[in-house]
Amino acid sequence: MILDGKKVSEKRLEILKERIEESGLYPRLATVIVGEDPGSQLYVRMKHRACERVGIGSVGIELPEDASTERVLETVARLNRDPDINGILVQLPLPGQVETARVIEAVSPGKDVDGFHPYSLGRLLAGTPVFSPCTPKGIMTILAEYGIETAGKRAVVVGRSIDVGRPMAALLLNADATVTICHSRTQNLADEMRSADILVSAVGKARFVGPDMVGEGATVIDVGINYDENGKLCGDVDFAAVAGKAGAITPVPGGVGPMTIATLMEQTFLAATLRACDPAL
Ligand SMILES: Nc1nc(=O)c2c([nH]1)NC[C@@H]1CN(c3ccc(C(=O)N[C@@H](CCC(=O)O)C(=O)O)cc3)C=[N+]21
Repeated sequence: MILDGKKVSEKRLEILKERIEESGLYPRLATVIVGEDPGSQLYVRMKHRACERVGIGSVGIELPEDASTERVLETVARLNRDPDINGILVQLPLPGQVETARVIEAVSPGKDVDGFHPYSLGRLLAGTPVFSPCTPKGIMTILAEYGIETAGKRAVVVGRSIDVGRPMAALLLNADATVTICHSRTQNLADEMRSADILVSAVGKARFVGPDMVGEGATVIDVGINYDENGKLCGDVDFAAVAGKAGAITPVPGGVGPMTIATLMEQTFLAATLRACDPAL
């Protein structure tokens, strides 16, 4: 079975659009992009387009490639104070001279729709999340939409990043899976991966996951965004070789990516809803 993230995201965006209309709220998202990386610009454009589709206002702020940490911090501080802005997304990665951790920590936790602030991550680990990182949250949504059980299942997450691997493990743990995190220093990686009922690959290497790493009937979630030797977008998973063995699998494109954006929209609406209750946010 192919887990169609594009289809699920479209459905979720339609439902969200109605909920926003009914709420009478006009949520607003600010995006901050530093420099002119074409990939980052594409993703930010996709986010603005999704906003427009569901009735969320969006403001795009573009800073030059050589912007200092202080300049980015000032921009975030201004957006924190702006009562018309509910969500702030600082597009990652930032150029090398910008201290990413300081920027992430500067975002007001009430506007942290990306879920990258240590406050958000701490709440997630404590089992009381408000905003969670959008990619792993979107993956939980796609599992739920297809009725894939997590409770008591063996989940193996490959990758330990702040934006995907670690929060993915926390979300799966909160959903009662038995969770293993693998990374570049893991021994017997293929054995670990083959033992998974749910395998999440966030490695960043094209066709890294072959059939020797996938158990019969496993659910395979491909978070990779790679380009092959022909410049074609592809995931971490060798889809053609693995699809027959997997019980369910996400494609790239059309799998996890669209779910990331749909989740960002849902969390921006959540931020607006929470602020409607507590204007201090
Ligand atoms: N602060 C921050 N928040 C993010 O959420 C964030 C970020 N920084 N930096 C970069 C990553 C990457 N990301 C993607 C979103 C959608 C697709 C997506 O929809 N991809 C399409 C394909 C698009 C294409 O054609 O390239 C798909 O998979 O079907 C991919 C990647 C969000 N990110």
